[in-house]
Amino acid sequence: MSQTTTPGQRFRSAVATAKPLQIVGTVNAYFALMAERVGHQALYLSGAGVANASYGLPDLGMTSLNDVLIDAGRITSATELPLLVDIDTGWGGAFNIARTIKEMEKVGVAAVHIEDQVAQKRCGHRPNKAVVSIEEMCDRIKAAVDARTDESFVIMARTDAVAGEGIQAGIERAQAYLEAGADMIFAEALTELDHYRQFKAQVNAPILANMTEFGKTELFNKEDLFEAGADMVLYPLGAFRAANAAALEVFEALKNDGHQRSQVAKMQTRKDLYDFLNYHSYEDKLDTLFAQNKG
Ligand SMILES: C[C@](O)(C(=O)O)[C@H](CC(=O)O)C(=O)O
Ligand SMILES: [Mg+2]
Repeated sequence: MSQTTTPGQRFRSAVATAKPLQIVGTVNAYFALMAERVGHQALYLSGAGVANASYGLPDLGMTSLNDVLIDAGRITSATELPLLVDIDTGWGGAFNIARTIKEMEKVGVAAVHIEDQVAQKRCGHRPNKAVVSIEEMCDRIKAAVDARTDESFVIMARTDAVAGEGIQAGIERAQAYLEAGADMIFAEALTELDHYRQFKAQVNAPILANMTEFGKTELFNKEDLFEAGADMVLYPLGAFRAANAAALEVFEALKNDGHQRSQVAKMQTRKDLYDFLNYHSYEDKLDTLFAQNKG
């Protein structure tokens, strides 16, 4: 991949060429390496993932800029793939949002999504979400757009309004968010494929569909989503949820059986781990350095 392009340019060109672009959630740098090796073209750092995996907290707006920045920087250091980061509500007023954007740009993030929930946010697929006014969300977007120094950095506006206000209200919000300067739209927690069609017909920007498991949205396949108008399909926590279930089985087996032998067959082998990490090229380098020292 060309190093002369910016992360934002790589994200925008992936959105334009993949039909649709699958964006896979990677809760850590090693997950990112695996996703890259499989051939994915864009990665996601989930706000819920940071809260749950890195801090053992629920996704209720308890983490903040630096918590997410640390994980984002770890992923961008490990891979060239463009990274979309969940910045929740931006963590404050206009100055806080500006800082968020500048810091995200600095660690090599390609895109962020900022949402219209109140600061005491909830997961987008939980009941009783509350959203701020259109005007307040537009101010958030303007602050974000104004703060970016790289024009290609992507500001995606997420609307959580459909659940409480209905599909048409969500579409009108999306239109206003684009007017305020957003580049792309995250239509959260839609319940029917046809809703994506309605967004696409009335919203002139790339649309993201969130295929999070155990949520309000059916797990549509990417072809149907693309046909319905989704340009991006997000899988925020699938790998995390699967890894969690596997880890739990290991902990239980150790407790119940006193050994892990029943679990080994499904573990990633040391060989595969090293392969994803390029371990041997590092070891070879070390051997060369030592040989030089001796010689
Ligand atoms: C996409 C999301 O914002 C996230 O933080 O990953 C969550 C996902 C989830 O809780 O399943 C959301 O949809 O609110
Ligand atoms: Mg989130």
